[in-house]
Amino acid sequence: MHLPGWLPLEAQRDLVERCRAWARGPGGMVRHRMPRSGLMSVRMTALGRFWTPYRYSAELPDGRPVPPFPDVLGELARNGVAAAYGAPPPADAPPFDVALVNFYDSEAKMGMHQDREERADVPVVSLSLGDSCVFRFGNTETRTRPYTDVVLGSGDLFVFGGPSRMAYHGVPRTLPGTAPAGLGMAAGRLNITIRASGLP
Ligand SMILES: O=C(O)CCC(=O)C(=O)O
Ligand SMILES: [Fe+2]
Repeated sequence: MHLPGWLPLEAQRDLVERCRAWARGPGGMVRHRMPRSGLMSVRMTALGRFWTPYRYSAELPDGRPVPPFPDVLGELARNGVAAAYGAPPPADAPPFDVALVNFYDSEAKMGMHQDREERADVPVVSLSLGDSCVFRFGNTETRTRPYTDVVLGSGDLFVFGGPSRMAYHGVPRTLPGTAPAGLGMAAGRLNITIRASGLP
């Protein structure tokens, strides 16, 4: 489900500020090394649990604890699922407890992948800020066609759950210079994905 402009500009601005604070945290903004494809072009920081290809851990690589998952993101995610699917996840579903904050400069992209490190069948909630991007949403079987390219702009909500939860997806490119005026982001794209890890 794609809800363009779901977040008002004021809320977008607030999230950009929060992302800056999270990026300055102990985990930093990291370019992960992928087993086959080398260094990722996207920089990311994690909240709740640290993500490296391809697992979650409770500690940062240096042994320090991962910054906590902020309540504000859990609330946004439940509201996002409600907006997309008509109701928030059931009360007994595993809670949202992990967020990955991705930063794309004008060259960055993300290859086709599944979000499959979670142990819970809860939708993934994605929020975009800053420059728009081409988001490629595919099928659950292969990283190739059929897929649909959608432009995700600042403030857009994208939720994938149910039969789409394991769909391959990626970001072939960003569209530099498309961020709204007054957002407080000079360049680049931020994406926050909020997930329920289902881990103890
Ligand atoms: O940047 C996006 O829109 C997608 C990010 C993503 O797929 C991920 O973090 O797993
Ligand atoms: Fe993903």
